[in-house]
Amino acid sequence: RRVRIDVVTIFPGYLAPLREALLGRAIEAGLVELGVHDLRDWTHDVHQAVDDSPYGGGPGMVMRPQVWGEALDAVLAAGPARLVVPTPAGRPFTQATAQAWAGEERLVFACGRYEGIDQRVVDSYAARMPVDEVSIGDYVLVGGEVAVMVMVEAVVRLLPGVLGNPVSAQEDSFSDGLLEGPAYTRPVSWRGLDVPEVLRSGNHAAIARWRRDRALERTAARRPDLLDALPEDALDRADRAF
Ligand SMILES: N#Cc1c(-c2ccc3ccn(Cc4ccc(CN5CCCC5)cc4)c3c2)n[nH]c1N
Repeated sequence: RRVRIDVVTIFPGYLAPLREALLGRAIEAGLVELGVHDLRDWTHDVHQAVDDSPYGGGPGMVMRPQVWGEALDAVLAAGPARLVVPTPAGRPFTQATAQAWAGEERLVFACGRYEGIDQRVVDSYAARMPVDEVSIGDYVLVGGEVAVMVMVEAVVRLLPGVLGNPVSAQEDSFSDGLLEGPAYTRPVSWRGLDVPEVLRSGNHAAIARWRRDRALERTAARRPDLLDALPEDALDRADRAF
């Protein structure tokens, strides 16, 4: 299956890293088509203005609807898509969101800057296609480009053929509801620190038990919210020690 991803931004160069490494190979393999478009290509004034002062006052500038309308009409002319608009005020982007979008044929990302995009852009497209206003986390960025990089990576890694070891896409730390535990490789001793004995014991039941214990311990310490969200039957008696 192939996915067509289009990104509209005033900083197209910001998205260049998407063509590196894993994603670059997915594009070369034809699993992903990526189009990055400069919003200013759809301005008509000599200053290429994309922003203006906010109605009702307030800090900063807001991105004008007309330019976005012409840009998105042009990009969306290629066929139906899901429109994704990163914003600090968006619904949380999660692994479940990435899984859902990995099944889409086309994703179009609108990268805002300044204080965001005139709301009528989202409202006008929401009338005729799925539009998701999403946030990648509870911290404030300067624009949507970094968020798009995060979301594109999270989605593309789920596409069949992109990852060398597809099993890990299912075994993401968020798939059994716990954070993954510590990982080790050679040498067995490094700067006076040794690999836990059990991992070299060959006792696969003990190894599985140890790994689950470490995952529970870490989740309880760092993400107690994930523990609370576990379904009732997810923790057995041995688990409850944490
Ligand atoms: N995803 C995601 C995001 C973003 C994000 C995404 C897209 C854009 C477009 C512009 N900005 C900058 C900005 C910054 C602050 C505000 C809030 N206002 C400031 C004064 C009154 C409220 C509005 C916009 C963006 C930020 N930030 N954090 C995330 N998780």
